Parts: sequence; C-alpha cells; structure tokens
Amino acid sequence: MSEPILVVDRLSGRIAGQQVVEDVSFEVPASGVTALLGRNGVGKTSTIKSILGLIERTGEVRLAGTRVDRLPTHRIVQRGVGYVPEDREVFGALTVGENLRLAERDDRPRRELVDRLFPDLVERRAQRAGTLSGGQQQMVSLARALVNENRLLLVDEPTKGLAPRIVDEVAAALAEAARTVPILLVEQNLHVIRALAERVVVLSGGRVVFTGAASDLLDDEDRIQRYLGVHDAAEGQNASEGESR
Ligand SMILES: Nc1ncnc2c1ncn2[C@@H]1O[C@H](COP(=O)(O)OP(=O)(O)OP(=O)(O)O)[C@@H](O)[C@H]1O
Repeated sequence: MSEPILVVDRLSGRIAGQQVVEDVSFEVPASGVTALLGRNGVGKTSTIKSILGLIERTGEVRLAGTRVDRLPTHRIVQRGVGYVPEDREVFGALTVGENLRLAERDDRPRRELVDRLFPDLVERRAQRAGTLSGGQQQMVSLARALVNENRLLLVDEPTKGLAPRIVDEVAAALAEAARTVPILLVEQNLHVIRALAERVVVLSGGRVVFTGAASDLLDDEDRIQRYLGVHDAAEGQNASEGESR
C-alpha cells in the first residue's frame, strides 16, 4: 500500500486551557474517504482544527511524510490541505461565481471539475450565495475547496441539517470528489458513511477508541451502539440521534 497522505501521532489539542483532543493517533490513506466518527462533543471538529493548527496542539502531524505540526495554518493550507468547515460559510452578499473566484489559490483553478460535480451551481453563477438553499450553500462550500488542487480535504459534517434528497446529492458529489483527492470526513449520517467511507476512526472523550475498515464497524450492531450511540444501523439513520448537543 502507498504511503498514507496524513499521519497523526499522539496529537493533543486544547481550547481555552481545556484538553479536547487527547493523544490521538491515526492515518489517512492516500485515496478514498476515511470517516472520523463519534458521538457529539467527542472532539472530531477539534481534531481537524488541531491538524490545521487552528487550536493549540502538541504531537506530530505528517502530510505526505513531511512534518507540518510546527507550521502555521496558512503554510499547512498552502501545502495542499483543503478545509470545508461545519457551518458551510459562504459570502452571502457575493454571487456563486464570486465566491468561487475568491477561493482560487493559483492560476490553474479546476473549474471544469467543479462545474461537473455541481451542475446546479453553473446555472446559479450570478445568484447571490445568501439566497441559496442550505444544500446549495454546502455545494458552494465544497466547490470552494475542490476548485484548488489539494492533497487532502478535511470535510466537517457536510450533510448536517440537509433534507434527505440533498444529502444524497452532497454524498454523490463527495464520492466523485474522492476520486480526485483523499478525504477525511466527519459525518453523523450512517447511510452516508456506508456509501462513502472505506476506513473509520472513532473518537470518544477526545481519544481514538476504534480504527479499521468501515465494514468492521458498520456490520457490527454492538460497535455501532457502543461507539456512535444508535441501536440500529438502518439506512439514513443519524448517528447523533438521542444524543444531546
Ligand atoms: N470554542 C470552544 N470553547 C470551549 N470549549 C469548546 C470549544 N469548541 C469545542 N469545545 C469543547 O470541546 C469538546 C469537543 O468539541 P468538538 O466540537 O471538537 O466535538 P465534535 O465531536 O466535533 O462535536 P459535534 O459532533 O457536536 O460537532 C466539547 O466538549 C466542546 O464543548
């Protein structure tokens, strides 16, 4: 197997003096989707922010074999790490086209790929992003990351709060995107995890409690219940159900 694109080794992260990521170690293979899972509040977003240097962290992070844990965030991003944060931030007063152009990092934007993945956005180029539906805004947010050639994408809960049909559209776009770039995906929807992820990393209380093939988790009701807090692996069920935020 080829070298992992990302190696996280004994990573810890703190927010306002509180340890929210504790001694986390895992690898992200150089292709496909790796899902970062766990109940609400276990530290998934904080793990991604620690990788990016957005919060105070210790431990090692290697991107394609090179340590990046001492680098400031902008240098990690420049090395080809794309981030799609949880709240699908778009510039609401700007058009879809303007949002995309602002995201372009160099003179080789992958506009054809983005147009192919998100045909809906092609028709809406001149529409103000603030007037789009939640699903369309999520697509703008993903498109802003995909327009650049990245080595790794970190995507945080892209289907959260979306209608089932839109969830399927976003999942299909992610599956297509994963053919061009490896993705570390935080996701609560078991249906989406099943459809996309080859590998899973499960956190609990800021620590890794399970890593392995996605099927080793998803075919095991007991593990699903224990790690994600749901009784049934039925399609479309949300892994956060029953948990308080
Ligand atoms: N800005 C912050 N200030 C203080 N505590 C924070 C902050 N952000 C996160 N935390 C705490 O850090 C812990 C981990 O939060 P994090 O958002 O990383 O979890 P998560 O697994 O991504 O959760 P969710 O599924 O709800 O998005 C939680 O206890 C949370 O309350």
